[in-house]
Amino acid sequence: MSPAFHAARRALLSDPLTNKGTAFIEAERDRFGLHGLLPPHVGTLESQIVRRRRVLDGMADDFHRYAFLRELQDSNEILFHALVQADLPRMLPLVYTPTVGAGCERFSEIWRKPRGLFLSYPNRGRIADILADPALDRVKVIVVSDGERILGLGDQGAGGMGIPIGKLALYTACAGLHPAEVLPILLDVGTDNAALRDDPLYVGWRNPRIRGQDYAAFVDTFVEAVAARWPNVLLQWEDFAGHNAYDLLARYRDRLLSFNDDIQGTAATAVGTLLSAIRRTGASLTGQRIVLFGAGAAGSGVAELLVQALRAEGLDEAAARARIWAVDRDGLILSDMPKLTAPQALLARDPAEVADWTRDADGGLGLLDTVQAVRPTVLIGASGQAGAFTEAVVRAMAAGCATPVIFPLSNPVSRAEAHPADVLAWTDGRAVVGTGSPFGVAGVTQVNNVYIFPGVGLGAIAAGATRVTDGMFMAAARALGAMGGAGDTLLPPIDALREVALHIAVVVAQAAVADGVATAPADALTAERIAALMWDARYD
Ligand SMILES: O=C([O-])CC(=O)C(=O)O
Ligand SMILES: [Mg+2]
Repeated sequence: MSPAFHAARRALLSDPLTNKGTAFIEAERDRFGLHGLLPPHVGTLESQIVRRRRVLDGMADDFHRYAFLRELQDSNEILFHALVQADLPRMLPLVYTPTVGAGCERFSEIWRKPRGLFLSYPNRGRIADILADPALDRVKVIVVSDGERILGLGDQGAGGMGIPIGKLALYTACAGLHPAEVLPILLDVGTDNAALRDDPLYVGWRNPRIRGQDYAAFVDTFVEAVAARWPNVLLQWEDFAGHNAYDLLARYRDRLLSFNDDIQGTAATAVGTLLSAIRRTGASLTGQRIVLFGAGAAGSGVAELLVQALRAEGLDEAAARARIWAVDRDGLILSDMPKLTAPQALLARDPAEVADWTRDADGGLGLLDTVQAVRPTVLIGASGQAGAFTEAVVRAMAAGCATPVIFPLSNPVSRAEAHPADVLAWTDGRAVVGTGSPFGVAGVTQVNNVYIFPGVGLGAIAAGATRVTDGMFMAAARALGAMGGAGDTLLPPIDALREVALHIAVVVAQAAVADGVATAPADALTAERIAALMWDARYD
């Protein structure tokens, strides 16, 4: 064997996209010279899954399972995806929410091998060079974060990379994107989390966050480099803090194929699930009184899609907005409050409306006051405030309506506005409950944007869409709501996520055609043709 041949056989085993471990068959071992490097047993993908499951079963906690699975992904990507795809209900909570939260908080502890790209502020002059890597020629979907609002966990700096990695694992598991077609990116502009900066193990750039003009210029450089390298790529913004989330979406959504998952994906999921709930109870959407707790990216996104859905039912804009009361840090959002963000200003209520409401001790109108005065039928939490749906709030709501719809959507489990079992207990089982994270409580629906983003991404790509329109998200929300769930749940089960993504991809692609942003021929947008694009984790 020549030195080059030796190097090539080792490269085959160390590249996670070509490594098959013990599943290299004899003929491959002969051809690639793998004898001696592998143990003599020839396994199969199935037997490898059994072996890995046994290790997972023996581990002490989910964080270690997460770390084990990340190492597997970096050593044998086909096996990783086959393992995930074969048992989504068990694997999703390990590679994604809620365990990915700990994966981000402890990212520096478990960083081992390169995956995706860290674009740090000091490297801002090298972005185009970094993207030029030929290994990235096939990229179709990028998920990017700057780590500032990781789930409800706040600023995780470079550790936020766990989120793009996790989201893209689901693009493969649910939407069938090949692992070489997805690229996680972390824009490392520093962190304002002082504990991280002081941690000697922290792997990110130890600097306070770059803000203002410098931040905007950095992101501009990034987006221009992406658009030049992959003109048709789908760029998904994830877990940016509220103000940046809105500004970046507004700035780039008309320049390339791009959406913000926390604003638009969460909105479509919440609205779709609400439509499913309403269909079940026979109520009308226009008859709902909706209190939204948390008016950041996710909360305002939900509000705006609700307004669209209400308008589609015949309400004018003012009447649609009148169905929604938004409560944030400073209480019910009123139009005379100082420093409202643009999305909050759209949700502000007239102070005259609350003149005779009962106020709490400090004179503000908190969530409980608002619930008592409004008597909502729907309560949605997107605040990151653990336990904000207190017993008093939930009981006040249940006193005012027969079937309260209560969605504590904040992630991970530690940031949920309420535990779903408590909500059921405080409402004598009358509530229809949906949570962002999985809790394993019977009858509770997991209302997570994993029901939407893989299908939206697949549909946009299949359609050759040039933009992601509001119509595509509304179509996704309606399709999700129409699917319904089994038993008491409002959405299809997690093990149906691949079918969900395909179904949503078809309606999203059709909406792209209807909105004039598709470039693919319409006959390429059937379920059969789109299903044929989906990759299955198997060895060649
Ligand atoms: O990641 C999740 O589970 C849902 C989401 O986008 C978020 O909470 O930011
Ligand atoms: Mg998110």
